[in-house]
Amino acid sequence: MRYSRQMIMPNVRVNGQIFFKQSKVIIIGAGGLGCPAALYLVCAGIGEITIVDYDKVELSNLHRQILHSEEDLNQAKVDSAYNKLKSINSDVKIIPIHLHANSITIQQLITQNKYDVVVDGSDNVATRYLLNDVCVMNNIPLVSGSALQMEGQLTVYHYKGGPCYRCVFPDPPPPQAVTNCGDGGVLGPVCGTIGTLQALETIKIISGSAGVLSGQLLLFDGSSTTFRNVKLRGRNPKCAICGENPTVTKLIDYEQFCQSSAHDKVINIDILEADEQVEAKEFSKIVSNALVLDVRPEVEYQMCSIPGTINFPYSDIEKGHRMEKLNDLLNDKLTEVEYNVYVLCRRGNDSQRAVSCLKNRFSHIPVKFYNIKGGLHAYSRLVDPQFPVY
Ligand SMILES: Nc1ncnc2c1ncn2[C@@H]1O[C@H](COP(=O)(O)OP(=O)(O)OP(=O)(O)O)[C@@H](O)[C@H]1O
Ligand SMILES: [Zn+2]
Repeated sequence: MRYSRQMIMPNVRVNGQIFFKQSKVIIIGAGGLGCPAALYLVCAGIGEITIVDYDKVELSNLHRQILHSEEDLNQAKVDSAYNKLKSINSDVKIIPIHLHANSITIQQLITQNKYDVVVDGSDNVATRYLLNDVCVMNNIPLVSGSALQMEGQLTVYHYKGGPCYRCVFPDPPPPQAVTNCGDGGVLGPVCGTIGTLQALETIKIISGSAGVLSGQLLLFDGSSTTFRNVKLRGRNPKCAICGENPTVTKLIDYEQFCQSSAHDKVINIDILEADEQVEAKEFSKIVSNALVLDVRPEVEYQMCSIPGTINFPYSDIEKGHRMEKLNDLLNDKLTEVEYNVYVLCRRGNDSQRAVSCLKNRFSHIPVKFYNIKGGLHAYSRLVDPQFPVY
């Protein structure tokens, strides 16, 4: 009864459904892509689904990570996903694993279990290379997806002689060229579209259907609702992992290889002297009378800001744009004695960079720039819990 509407299809039939039940799929990431992918695979009656994620549910996840709800905040994503999925289909064996997939942990998982498909629902380049390499080494197809802002991409790597991720992208992109959802934003239905299509490709692979998206890249543009398929280069005989003479013969340190971390958490920088920094608590005592530059992008300033602060985005400061305006602003406020300017951002990284730029640029006037340590996140944590963080 449960599967009747898909079983009567010529693409599935009774045999196909039995294949589903006998299959094992592993999904890395229970986020924007992993949630819809897992949901449809569980509904379809895949026998065993392992979900791996190291993170906890945050409020800023809920607009797109559709397995998690308000009551799951701060819970491990895999536990939240498990509970929802189990309530939808208790016949599927769902294995939640609260773990960061790295060269050691993924190798153990993959060698101990015979997965038919790996679904990449992660959000960072290091994990993409890791999953690619482990899939090639263990001969498992990799269903790969990504989504950012209004756009998404989808393809299947290492499937029936098709190219792997390294065939197409032999070298990782420069770390500064990669934008994550936390900085670039993403629309929920765009993730939903790609995650759902990842489930579809997985089902097609398992049922042995023709038309698996191998050797092609699907480009989805949500702003015009258009899909485009581009042909990818075929398998590269010189590929470092799936080529004729592979140079990568065991899993490596992918964070080092990509020069970026295998998660999208922001790493705090520390580039200023101690006397150029002000703690959030101290700042709260002077904020009402101080000149405060909030260097976040305009849209973020519009979402929430401390009254009386002035928005002057770091992107302008970095490029030296609108400096006359800043000069006027500083001159207006300047008195005979040295004047203090407090620089604020979301987490305290861009504000440090801004202080660094500004003190060089305005070294000719009696002004001293201070960084607010930990930015608005620290302000919300230590001073005003009502101040929204995102
Ligand atoms: N190596 C990894 N091992 C396990 N889980 C991973 C790994 N890399 C990424 N993930 C998980 O993949 C998911 C990706 O989800 P998504 O792209 O929606 O972003 P997010 O990290 O939840 O949110 P945001 O970017 O808004 O902070 C996250 O839940 C993340 O924890
Ligand atoms: Zn390859």
